[in-house]
Amino acid sequence: MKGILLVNLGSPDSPEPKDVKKYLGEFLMDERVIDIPFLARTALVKGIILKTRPKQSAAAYKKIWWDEGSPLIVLSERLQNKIQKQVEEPVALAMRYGSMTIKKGLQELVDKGVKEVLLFPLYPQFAMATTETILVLAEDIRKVHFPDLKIESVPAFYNKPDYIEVLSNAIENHLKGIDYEHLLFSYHGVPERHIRKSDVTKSHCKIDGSCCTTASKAHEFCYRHQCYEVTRLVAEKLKFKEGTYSTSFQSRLGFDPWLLPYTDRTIERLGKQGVKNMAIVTPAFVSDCLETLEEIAMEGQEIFHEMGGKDFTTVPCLNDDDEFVNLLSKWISEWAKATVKVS
Ligand SMILES: C=CC1=C(C)c2cc3[nH]c(cc4nc(cc5[nH]c(cc1n2)c(C)c5CCC(=O)O)C(CCC(=O)O)=C4C)c(C)c3C=C
Ligand SMILES: [Fe+2]
Ligand SMILES: [Fe+2]
Repeated sequence: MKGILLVNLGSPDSPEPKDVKKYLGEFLMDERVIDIPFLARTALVKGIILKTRPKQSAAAYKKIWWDEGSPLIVLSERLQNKIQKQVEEPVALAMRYGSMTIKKGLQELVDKGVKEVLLFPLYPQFAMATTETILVLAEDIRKVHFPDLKIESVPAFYNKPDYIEVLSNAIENHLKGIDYEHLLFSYHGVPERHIRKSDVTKSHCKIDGSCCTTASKAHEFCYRHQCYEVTRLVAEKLKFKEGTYSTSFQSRLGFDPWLLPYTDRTIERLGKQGVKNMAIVTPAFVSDCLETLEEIAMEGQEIFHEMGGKDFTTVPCLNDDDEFVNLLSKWISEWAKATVKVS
């Protein structure tokens, strides 16, 4: 029997500093998130970041926490439940960090008699800190705990025409009747070093003005290219005029150079330039979460208002949007019907 494991990032068990600290400790000690040698990472994470960040992050989580729990988890569960209604195979949900582990998710499927799993990272773009870390951990767990299980994974779907159509429709529907001068596509940032590390050609990604628009094998794993491509394809589909939209990167942490331009600076600049009404969409996130509900919808809006801006509209993530559910269910059903091809 076949089964599906959807995997998202994860959240702390509660917005209390002790749970946030535990969650951040696991997240930031991942060598694909803070990619420096173990001893240096331990000193940075345990000796510096975990001394102050949990309190700060807990305060932010408290502002967005729902009665049912973390928005990211609740929205991922709604997505799972809606997909389960459309596909015959069992659909489980796991998180890369936190209590809903990948091991538990695989165990749940195995207990139902599943022998072949479709591992579905809920990220439209590939990144070492998201997709890759899920694939590597799932394989490690498989080898140790489920050696007979077959696992195949869904690659980044950033440029699939049907995904671009669903995303474009969601943006268009949400912004219908709203007067905005500029639409900002804000993606989660990563350190520039991550882009170079994921470059399979070892020479293409220069993070300059041209590498991401020059065809290359590197793009299969280039987060920056994939983000710019989503913006380009949506803009093409919705016939946006040049200059009315742009791309930026949010949520930087630490002192390394991260992908530019930064979202907060871009919002600031738009406000200073006299833009009064702006909208923002966050296509690196499938589910609304701390980074969209607090950093963008609250902090971003505050920056815009401070710079003289007026209306700040945030487009929700795809979450459990019906068209998105139909699309993921279609992909899953196609995989389930296909003859066995396992990685
Ligand atoms: C070195 C640090 C980080 C990298 C690299 C990184 C990449 C990355 N993250 C997401 C998605 C999410 N990140 C979220 C929260 C979050 N991210 C970092 C750090 C890095 N992320 C931190 C420290 C936090 C915690 C919150 C905070 O203290 O600011 C979330 C939200 C989780 C939630 O519970 O709501 C998401 C989602 C992507 C897509 C990505 C690389 C492409
Ligand atoms: Fe993050
Ligand atoms: Fe590039």
